[in-house]
Amino acid sequence: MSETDANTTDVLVIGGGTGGYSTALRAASLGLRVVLAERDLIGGTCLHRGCIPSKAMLHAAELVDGIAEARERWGVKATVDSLDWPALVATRDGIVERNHQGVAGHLRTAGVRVVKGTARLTGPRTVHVEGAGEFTARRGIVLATGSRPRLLPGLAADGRRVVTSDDALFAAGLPASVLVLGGGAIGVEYASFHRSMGAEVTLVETAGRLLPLEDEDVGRHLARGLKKRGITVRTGSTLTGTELLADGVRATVRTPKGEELVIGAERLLVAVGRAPVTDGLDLAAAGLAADERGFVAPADWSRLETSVPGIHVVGDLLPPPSLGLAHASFAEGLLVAETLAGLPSRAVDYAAVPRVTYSSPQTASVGLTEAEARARGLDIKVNTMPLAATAKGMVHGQGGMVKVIAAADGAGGDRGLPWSNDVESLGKTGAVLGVHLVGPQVSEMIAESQLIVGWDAEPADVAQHIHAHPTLSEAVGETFLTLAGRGLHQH
Ligand SMILES: Cc1cc2nc3c(=O)[nH]c(=O)nc-3n(C[C@H](O)[C@H](O)[C@H](O)COP(=O)(O)OP(=O)(O)OC[C@H]3O[C@@H](n4cnc5c(N)ncnc54)[C@H](O)[C@@H]3O)c2cc1C
Ligand SMILES: NC(=O)c1ccc[n+]([C@@H]2O[C@H](COP(=O)([O-])OP(=O)(O)OC[C@H]3O[C@@H](n4cnc5c(N)ncnc54)[C@H](O)[C@@H]3O)[C@@H](O)[C@H]2O)c1
Repeated sequence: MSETDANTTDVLVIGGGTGGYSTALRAASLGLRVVLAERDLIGGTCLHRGCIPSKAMLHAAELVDGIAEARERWGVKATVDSLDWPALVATRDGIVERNHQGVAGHLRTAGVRVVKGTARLTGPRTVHVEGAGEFTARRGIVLATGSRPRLLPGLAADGRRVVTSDDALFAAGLPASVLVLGGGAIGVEYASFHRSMGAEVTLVETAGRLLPLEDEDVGRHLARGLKKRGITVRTGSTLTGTELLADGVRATVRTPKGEELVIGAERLLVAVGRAPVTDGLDLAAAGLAADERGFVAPADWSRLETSVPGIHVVGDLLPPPSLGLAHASFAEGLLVAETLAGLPSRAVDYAAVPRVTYSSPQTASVGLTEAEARARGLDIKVNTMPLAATAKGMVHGQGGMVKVIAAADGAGGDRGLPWSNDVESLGKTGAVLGVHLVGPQVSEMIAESQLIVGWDAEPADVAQHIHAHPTLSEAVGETFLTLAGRGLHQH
């Protein structure tokens, strides 16, 4: 095969994170020839710096919390002797590496050619990969270059006193005190982790509540749970100054009442969002441009295709309504691969993608928030049930809630998506529009609700299926029973 033939492919994917590798795997399974260019490690943010290492650490944190609960509630005379951070890191990194090898193996088996190097566009069908030369993609190019931590102007991360979520993974040890800036998923998860590991934690969020994109009740219940664990939560507050000290930071924070608080901490963790990565990609060479926030927006969401035919985009590079979540990027990868293979494809229904925060307590949601449903002028009914109202909720003793939003009987439920995929068009009325959970294990409990919302089920459809007793998910079942007019314990 000549050099030119070797470098001609059907699909060229730039970036080997969850968005890029899922596109590559599916495209290869559909018989397409695929080249995947990755400059760092296959698996990207989620596997190496995001979902997996953070959830491994949060699992360790849950074990520590369990020891405290055993002692305080259940008469088990157990204490934590000490924390061996290098041992935790070794277990965490072992899990990451096993997954890394697993993904690399899947790509090999599927016949995807992985090319190591930084890729840049040179035209609408051509890409140059540093060290590997020029490639031509007959069917299409997929941009999957992801995102990186966003920093605040004038506040550089030094990896020791001011850190991002990346640095926090590779720090030499655990701090005794942390000031976490940003009450999104990263801020909340890292605040929760450090508190479990014994640190003094302050969580500062500019918006009026934690997880401001989630339902108001989620933010409220989450803040209550975190405060109960000794985390100082300051919403509606702004960082107004930072002084670097030899062994930490001294920050000034303005509260909603206008007070200026001085907060000292060994570490300031900046978790104010992530920025899309397009530098060096030379979008202009293919006739493309990033939007004002740096995202690459598709011209056609149902194919995730940009204004240049054949150039598609997946993952964190996409603007909202994409979600900046690994599992959303899997769905996008499947969609783009199938589109490139000429299969009929259906737009990702982002409203039906679950959103989970793995803190203690956890949060898990799917579908519209109550405010979003009302803003769309929908006629809705809402039912909320505390987890503590169930026996299993009492056993866990962590509070929490189930909140369900359904279109009122006879009302359609257009979820307001940029394509026609709404409840009305599917002929359903009274459908469930949103489910919001806070409490222990809700990351696992959300799975049934994503099917309920995704399949446009009505409360009565759900109510006929009885949940196991005693379980936490029983609270979900009971909430639907009540909405269907058949409440058992809830009146
Ligand atoms: C701390 C943290 C925790 C998270 N937890 C979760 C979670 O629990 N669940 C969840 O769903 N999501 C979670 N996320 C979000 C999730 O990690 C991202 O949504 C996901 O990784 C996005 O995948 P991607 O493929 O778009 O980009 P990335 O994973 O960022 O991959 C992009 C890849 O492209 C490569 N690249 C960039 N430019 C070039 C170039 N020019 N040439 C070649 N290669 C290039 C990069 O090296 C990188 O490997 C978390 C994120 C963080 C930071
Ligand atoms: N469990 C999960 O699924 C999970 C976990 C971690 C990260 N992620 C994803 O990673 C991405 C990044 O997460 P993130 O939490 O960094 O971003 P985010 O955008 O979700 O949250 C950032 C938060 O910081 C706040 N903020 C902004 N500027 C601030 C300032 N100067 N002071 C105080 N607060 C400020 C914002 O109001 C917002 O609430 C998101 O897409 C998120 O969904 C997901």
